[in-house]
Amino acid sequence: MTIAIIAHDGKKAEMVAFIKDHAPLFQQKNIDLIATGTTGSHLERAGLEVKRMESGPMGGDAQIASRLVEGKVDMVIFFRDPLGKHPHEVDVNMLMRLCDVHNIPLATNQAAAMRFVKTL
Ligand SMILES: O=C(CO)COP(=O)(O)O
Repeated sequence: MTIAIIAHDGKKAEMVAFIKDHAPLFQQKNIDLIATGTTGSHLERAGLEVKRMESGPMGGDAQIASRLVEGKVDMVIFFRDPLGKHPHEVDVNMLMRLCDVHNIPLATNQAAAMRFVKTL
């Protein structure tokens, strides 16, 4: 299965800690990770293999959305920063909408992500 990992800047530290805590699950052979650009760099530094898209503001969320529409993404973990302002909010909303359109599980905070990883 393919899991998309995304984190807004204000949540990247939280995301890295979360990923490190659950690294053995994310490193399983049957799991491929994709991520927006900067999030992906953080994941690589944490020792994970990940396919990196463009940075979010440059279209990375849109790339992930496109793959999702093609049936190539099975789960999205998106640590959103609800207190931040994002120039590409329209892309973020599109991605979340398409998760609903295509019935793809989407975790937008750590508590939800914790439950998701229990299914891996
Ligand atoms: O902005 C993002 C999600 O909307 C995340 O993008 P980066 O991982 O490139 O910072």
